[in-house]
Amino acid sequence: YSPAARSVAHSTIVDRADELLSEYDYIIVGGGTAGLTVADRLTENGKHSVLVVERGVFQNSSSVTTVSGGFRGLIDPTLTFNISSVPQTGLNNRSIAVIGGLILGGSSGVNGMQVLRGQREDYDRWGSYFGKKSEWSWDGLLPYFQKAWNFHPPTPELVDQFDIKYDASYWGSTSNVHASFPTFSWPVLKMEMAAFGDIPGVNFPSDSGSGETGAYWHPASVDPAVVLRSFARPGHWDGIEAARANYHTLTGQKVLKVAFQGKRATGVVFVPAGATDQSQARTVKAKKEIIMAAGSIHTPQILQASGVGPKKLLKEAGVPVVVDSPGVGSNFQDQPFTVAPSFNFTTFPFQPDFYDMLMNQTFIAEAQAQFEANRTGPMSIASGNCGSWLSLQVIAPKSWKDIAKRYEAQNPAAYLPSSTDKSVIAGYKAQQKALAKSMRSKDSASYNFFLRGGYEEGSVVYLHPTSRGTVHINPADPFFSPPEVDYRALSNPTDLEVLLEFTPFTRKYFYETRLKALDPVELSPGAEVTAPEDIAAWLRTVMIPSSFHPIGTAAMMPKHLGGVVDEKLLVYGVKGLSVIDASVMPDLPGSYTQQTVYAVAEKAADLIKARA
Ligand SMILES: Cc1cc2nc3c(=O)[nH]c(=O)nc-3n(C[C@H](O)[C@H](O)[C@H](O)COP(=O)(O)OP(=O)(O)OC[C@H]3O[C@@H](n4cnc5c(N)ncnc54)[C@H](O)[C@@H]3O)c2cc1C
Repeated sequence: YSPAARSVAHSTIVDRADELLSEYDYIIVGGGTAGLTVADRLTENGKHSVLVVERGVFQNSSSVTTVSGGFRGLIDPTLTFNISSVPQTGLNNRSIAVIGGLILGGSSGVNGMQVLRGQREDYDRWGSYFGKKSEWSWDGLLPYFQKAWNFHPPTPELVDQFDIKYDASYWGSTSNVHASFPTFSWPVLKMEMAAFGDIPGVNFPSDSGSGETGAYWHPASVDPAVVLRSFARPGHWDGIEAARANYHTLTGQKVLKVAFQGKRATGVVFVPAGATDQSQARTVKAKKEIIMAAGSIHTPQILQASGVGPKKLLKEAGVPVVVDSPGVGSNFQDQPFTVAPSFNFTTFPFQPDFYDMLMNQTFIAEAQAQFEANRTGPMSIASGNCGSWLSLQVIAPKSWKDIAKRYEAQNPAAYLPSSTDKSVIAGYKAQQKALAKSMRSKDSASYNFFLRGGYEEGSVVYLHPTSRGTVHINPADPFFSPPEVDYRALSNPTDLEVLLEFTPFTRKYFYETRLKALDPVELSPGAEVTAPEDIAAWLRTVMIPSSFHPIGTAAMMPKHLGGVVDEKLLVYGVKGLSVIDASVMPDLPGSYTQQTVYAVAEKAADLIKARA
């Protein structure tokens, strides 16, 4: 066995911009998760020429490929962009690191590799904004989840040891993007998972992909043949781009804007990634469509810098307005993290555990030797494979009704920025109605506890925040200054109401289930912190408003609801321009985002081909 035996041929990367064709059928802005998926699908029949322009470069270092622990990319600053958010008034004025992948393969090359999809209701909700006939629904997306992911079941030993349930019918077997399980897991996880079942209302669905709430095991984006990260580049580009004469990739080049003739997008203007002015700017043309896939932080920046965005902002920045599109860069959402207490088990009869992999040098050496010998063992674990995705009803049995009622009764404009356009407010009103319904549903997850398998635990994610942020060009320098990212964390008071339920619920999980036998002791904020105002004060100090799952900044919603793209993912008000990345999600799925990004991209490719 040799991982190097797998070809990562990249000979047709166009190294110099002057080797480009003067025109392509399609130009894809951003060679990330969605961009490379769509580029693969658009070039496979040989009929269309495609250029991908990616700001990062081809990167195949072990920081990208290593599975063990997940998140290796975060320790290598050359693989990511790292922008400081606007100071967050709801979080004691802290600025937050906004991080995403900046390599060929995008965030799929640096993420935590957890593979999860949302609940059925999430995808039905997206369609509901367009009415009953929308193709955007759980049923409409399921075939694309199946197309996007090649599922490999856990080993029988793992299934037996941990009571893992799975149902391969929710998955496919043809994609080059793989979802698989480690060959080993931490013994305490069996008890921690069973403990969720001690809480009234928690189910164990038949599969992580069944679109239900509950506690379950899920795969990671790991190619089991080599036990390396499986991501958009090996899945949709390695050996594919090089073999197709109609497929070009330009790396290390940053797209500044989309070029227009009237209202028609005709090309893109780009510069070398490190440029600080436009002296080296070049334009390449597209006959059919410019496809935006620069991610939820940069897609709105590029659209605004091109003249597609809120008129007032564009004028302030001196950008000529092509179309006044108030929704571009509004509706920004991510999933807050560090939102519940953490605990230490003081009786811990399990060995080994997650912390051995971090701190026990003998254990690490053995794990390394085992992995080198046959690619098995603890080093086949990415950042985690199980946890719970629970509804507000389960978390807050006494108050969920009142929380939903108060949220639904809000004036939709009350907690949005004062400059928000009326169409965006109307869109938020529609979301408010739909999200209040989700708050009342047993089948929609609000709370996620992801387990690591150690003597300390406490990783909780808030899946459906109600606050909405913004991503705007810097009016002083739209092209070369990073976008201004404002999470507006906790700006909607419902978020704090929901989060105040997370602490008592998490305490219940540790103290009122079988986990009590492990003598848990609360580490942070500490068992003595019980008054809501004290918990709120603690949240404002520790909460991170992001789990690296930004979405919503070019939302697929009707135009009168502040939408940026229609159901075909075409940008309103112009011709020949679409968006296919995470920014089109109108609101968050009750899960992490990568699985959905790939499925949406597969659907996008079909939509684009259908209008070719
Ligand atoms: C650290 C981290 C951990 C995560 N962990 C998980 C996880 O465990 N599970 C999960 O489901 N999800 C996870 N996610 C989220 C998931 O990876 C993303 O939602 C998904 O990959 C986003 O895909 P995308 O296509 O929208 O954007 P990306 O994949 O980020 O692609 C955007 C691409 O555009 C390029 N680009 C940007 N600006 C320009 C420009 N001006 N010109 C040209 N190119 C440009 C970027 O370099 C990038 O390659 C994580 C994300 C991160 C960053």
